[in-house]
Order: sequence, then C-alpha cells, then structure tokens
Amino acid sequence: MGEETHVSTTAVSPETASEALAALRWKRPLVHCLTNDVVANVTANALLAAGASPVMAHAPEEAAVIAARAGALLVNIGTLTRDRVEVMVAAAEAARAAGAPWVFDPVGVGASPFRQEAAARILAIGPTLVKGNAAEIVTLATGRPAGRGVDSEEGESRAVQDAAVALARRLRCAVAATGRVDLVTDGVGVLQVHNGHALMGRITGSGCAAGALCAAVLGAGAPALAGAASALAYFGLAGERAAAGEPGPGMFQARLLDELAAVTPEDLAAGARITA
Ligand SMILES: Nc1ncnc2c1ncn2[C@@H]1O[C@H](COP(=O)(O)OP(=O)(O)OP(=O)(O)O)[C@@H](O)[C@H]1O
Ligand SMILES: Cc1ncsc1CCO
Ligand SMILES: [Mg+2]
Repeated sequence: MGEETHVSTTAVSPETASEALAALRWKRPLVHCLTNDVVANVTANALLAAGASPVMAHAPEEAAVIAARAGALLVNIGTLTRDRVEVMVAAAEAARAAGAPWVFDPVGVGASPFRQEAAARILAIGPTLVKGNAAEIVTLATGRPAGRGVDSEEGESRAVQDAAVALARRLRCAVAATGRVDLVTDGVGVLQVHNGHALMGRITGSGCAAGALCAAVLGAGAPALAGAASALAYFGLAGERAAAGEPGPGMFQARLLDELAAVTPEDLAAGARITA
C-alpha cells in the first residue's frame, strides 16, 4: 500500500457531527444489538443515554425478524458460540435485505481460528461499517492475528491506516480503527478523530459502546464515513468530559453515561476534533 492511499479530501466538519447527533436525538432509532455477555448492559445504557432505543435479542426464533424491523443492527463477536454465529448470519442477512445499516465489531478476532472463521462468514454478508480496535482491524486486513485476547496492543502507525484502507477497499464498506486517535476510512478518504481520553481504554466495553453508537448514528440516517466519525467524536467528547477531575474507572464509567446524555449537538459542534 503506497503513499497515494491517503486522500485528504473527505473533510467532516464539527457541524456535520452536530447534525448527526441532532438526528439521533430526533429519530431515536431502534438499535438491535447482538453483542457480548460482558457489555450488554453498559451498551444498552450507552444507547439510551445517547438518545437511541436498544433491543438485545439473540433467539434464533426472532433475531432476523427484529433485525429487519430495526433502524440498525450491531453484530459483536465478543462472546461467541457456534449457535450465535448462525443467529448473527441470519440477522445480518435480514438487515441487509431490509436496507438497514449494520455494524460489525470483530472483538478479539485474532484470539482463535473460530473467531476468524466466523468473522469471515459474517463479513461476506456486506456490513455498512466494520469498527474494531487497531489490532482487530490489522488481523482482518492481513489474516494474521494481532493483539492478545480482546485487547489491542497495536500502536498508532502507518500500518494500521494501511490495514484499514485495504480492508475498506476489499469489503467495499467503511472501516473504523479505534485507539488514542480513531481512524475512519471508506477506502478512499481517511478521517482522524482526536477526541477521547486514556481512561476509555481502562474500562471494558468502551469499544463495544463505540460500535453501538456508530450503529445508532447510521440508523438515524447518517452516511457511513461521516456517521462513524461523528459517533466516535461524540463518544470521545463525552469521555473527555467524564474524565474531568480524574475519577477512577468505576466512577468514570458512570460519568461517561451521564456525559453521553449531557452532550448537546451544540457542544459537539464546539468540541468535535475531526481532521482529514
Ligand atoms: N488512549 C486513548 N486516548 C483517547 N481515547 C481513547 C484511548 N484509548 C481508547 N480510546 C477511545 O475509547 C474507545 C474504545 O477504543 P479501544 O480501541 O480501547 O476499543 P476496544 O479495545 O475495542 O475496547 P473494549 O474491548 O474494551 O470494548 C474509542 O472511542 C477510542 O477513541
Ligand atoms: C473482556 C471481554 N471478553 C470477551 S468480550 C469482552 C468485552 C470487551 O470487548
Ligand atoms: Mg472492541
């Protein structure tokens, strides 16, 4: 992947992010989450605090029906089982057939061949956005496991950006790689989201909530690239505000929910830091 891959023409203004948040609050999209056992509660609370409407529904009898009726679907493989893979495939196919956006979060994809094979099956259905931490995006792009367990050890590097761009081109979808700076690409343009705080990396489920918030913003009608960058800027700004006074991880998680509810579209217009 050469130097020509970074095209700096895909600017997203703070006003775009602000409008995306206003649309989310106005439309209150139903977000169907097929997510992991660790983060289901905090994900539902994050969506509610943001202004969306969460529903968690894993049963094979109903998952596809609900996915087809929802504003957006989130597929997160954090605590995968063989049965869940089948449910995820059926729900993703239903969302795609209904024309609803769906987000894939490849949690810990490098941890086992089982996860890698499941991810490949799910990706073949054609997500709107793939959102992972840097290690997960590098694993999907190269086929070689990076990172350990569900945590990223991948630094910010040109390699991460090249991996995200290559993956977006191959899948023909948007890709977001989170970390201290989040990278979002559609395979042509690359956006960097500078909002966030180191405490976000010290609580479980911040990446999972980020994926759910991306799904909510896309479910409210935003296009994939600008929508994902807007959602990550919003989440990062809430994290910055929650970190004021340096709380411990427990208080930080509670304050993060409070700030997801408190941040207004005007706050986001003033505080979003997105560069092309
Ligand atoms: N050092 C940091 N500085 C600023 N923001 C951060 C930092 N670390 C993580 N974040 C933010 O936290 C969110 C989650 O990113 P991260 O890459 O830690 O996800 P993850 O590894 O998938 O998390 P998890 O598996 O715990 O859910 C993103 O919105 C990211 O911008
Ligand atoms: C800790 C953990 N293990 C599987 S999923 C998960 C939540 C973070 O993604
Ligand atoms: Mg994650």
